[in-house]
Amino acid sequence: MKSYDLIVIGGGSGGLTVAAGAVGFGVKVALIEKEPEPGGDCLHIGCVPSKALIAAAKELHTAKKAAEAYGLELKGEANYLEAYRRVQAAKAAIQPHDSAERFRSMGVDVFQGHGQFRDKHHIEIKGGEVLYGKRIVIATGSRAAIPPIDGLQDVDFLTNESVFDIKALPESLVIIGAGPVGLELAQAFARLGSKVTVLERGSQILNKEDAELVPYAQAALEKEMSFVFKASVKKVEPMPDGRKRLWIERDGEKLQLETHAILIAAGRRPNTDRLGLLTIGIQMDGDHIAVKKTLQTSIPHIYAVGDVIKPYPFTHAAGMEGKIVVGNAVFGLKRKVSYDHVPWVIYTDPEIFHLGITEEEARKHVGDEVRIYKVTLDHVDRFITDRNTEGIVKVITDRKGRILGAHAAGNGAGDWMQQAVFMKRFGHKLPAISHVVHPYPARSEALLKTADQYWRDKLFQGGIAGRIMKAYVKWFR
Ligand SMILES: Cc1cc2nc3c(=O)[nH]c(=O)nc-3n(C[C@H](O)[C@H](O)[C@H](O)COP(=O)(O)OP(=O)(O)OC[C@H]3O[C@@H](n4cnc5c(N)ncnc54)[C@H](O)[C@@H]3O)c2cc1C
Ligand SMILES: NC(=O)c1ccc[n+]([C@@H]2O[C@H](COP(=O)([O-])OP(=O)(O)OC[C@H]3O[C@@H](n4cnc5c(N)ncnc54)[C@H](O)[C@@H]3O)[C@@H](O)[C@H]2O)c1
Repeated sequence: MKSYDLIVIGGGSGGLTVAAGAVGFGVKVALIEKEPEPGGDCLHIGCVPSKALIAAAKELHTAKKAAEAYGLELKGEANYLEAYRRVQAAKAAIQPHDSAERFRSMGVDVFQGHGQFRDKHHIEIKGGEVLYGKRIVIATGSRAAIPPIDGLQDVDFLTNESVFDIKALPESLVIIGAGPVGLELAQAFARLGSKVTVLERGSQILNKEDAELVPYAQAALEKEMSFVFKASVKKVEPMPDGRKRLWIERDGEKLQLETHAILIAAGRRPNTDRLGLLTIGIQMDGDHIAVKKTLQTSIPHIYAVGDVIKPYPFTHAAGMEGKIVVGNAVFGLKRKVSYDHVPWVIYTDPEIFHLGITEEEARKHVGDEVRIYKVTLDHVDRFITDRNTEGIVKVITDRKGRILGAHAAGNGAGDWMQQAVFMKRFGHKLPAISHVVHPYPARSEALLKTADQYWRDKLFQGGIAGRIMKAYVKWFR
């Protein structure tokens, strides 16, 4: 039987970070991946294909808007196959970085097959060998949660696993779920030419975002698709012409929708059910694996990272957790995970950037000490010249200017708001950004303007600093 210092189950964002980090320090590592190639959801059926499809759709949308504005005529229908090819090309270009071949060349033993615990130190690869691991990392990710809707299993429906493989644009598309997966793909398909309807059981989109941002996103998205909120999908049925009929209830009202395709984007379910976790008696947190801050499970030599644990189901969070596990499992450190400085971005147009706590959360936890600085993008020159002024930046600080949260809705917000992450991570207060020269007219000036507001409040709103300053100027002149 082969024996390893570290076995990683799952070769996605979290597992690959652990394997690459650990082998680099001379540890004997085995990586078990059930799919033919590592890369995980992000590369094959998540971030990469969705961002490529969004980019294709954005080009088309921009071309149509430009044609309208400049009096040009655009003829014909967009060829969906081009978008499909673009998605496949993006995946193929990134795949070598995550390939089994590359990891083997680093010194990792890569096994293809479904890994499952036989006991606390032994992993059986289905239909193959059993490996011994002194330490083990579970990084098996998640899959689409399928809501229990009557008749759903009798129609073809799409999930993120199948949607990037379709080669023809659905004429109409119903998406169940208005979370990041649902909204990003809704906008992409709408821009490519589908008639999109989003069904959401809650009463709004983006329920984790700061309430002040939501109307900006909602207004923009409503121009491109329809929404049904408080929707409870009761039944789905195939129609003779290949379409599907959905029966929906909304506040006691009954609706019917007919559609060419249905995409389920109703949340994720961690891949923890076929791992033999009951056999080894690991502690669970619902369907997720319970971990301590050191990312150790209730069995100290077994760690878990990524979507199998609860708080942050994002690629960059899985990567951060993976690095912590390398330190703890390879060097015996006790580094603790913290999500205080982990941002996320939803790649709709406008993009939604999220860091730290929202205003609602800040008022609850910090009370009267909270200060809010916000700028709408119609006050930022670059957005004016771009004719793209819909959006807002909002920074939440304590009384001393320490950043508690930073949020934005706006074109490209995921990039130009990143400076807020640096500031928060290294304890810089909001006014510090005023000491950094921003090129004119960069979009990043949006954040700079919130700091200008901080200074205006401090110096000109009658505070002690303002009074001292005015007294000094009076004396000096
Ligand atoms: C449509 C979509 C778009 C997304 N876009 C973004 C985005 O833009 N930015 C972002 O940060 N996040 C995004 N995410 C989320 C991101 O994909 C996940 O958070 C991330 O992939 C989680 O990493 P992971 O390592 O936990 O799991 P994964 O990357 O999914 O890796 C898990 C791996 O384990 C393998 N596996 C499972 N069970 C076993 C087993 N028993 N034995 C062996 N192998 C096994 C799987 O095949 C898979 O390769 C998106 C998700 C979706 C669905
Ligand atoms: N840009 C990004 O970083 C990005 C993009 C996509 C996904 N992701 C990650 O993937 C995770 C999962 O995203 P998601 O959008 O699938 O899940 P989600 O849990 O964030 O949203 C699911 C939505 O579906 C709704 N819903 C659930 N069941 C329903 C039903 N039966 N009928 C109608 N509505 C229903 C929920 O109320 C919720 O609004 C996210 O939390 C995120 O971490 C990230």
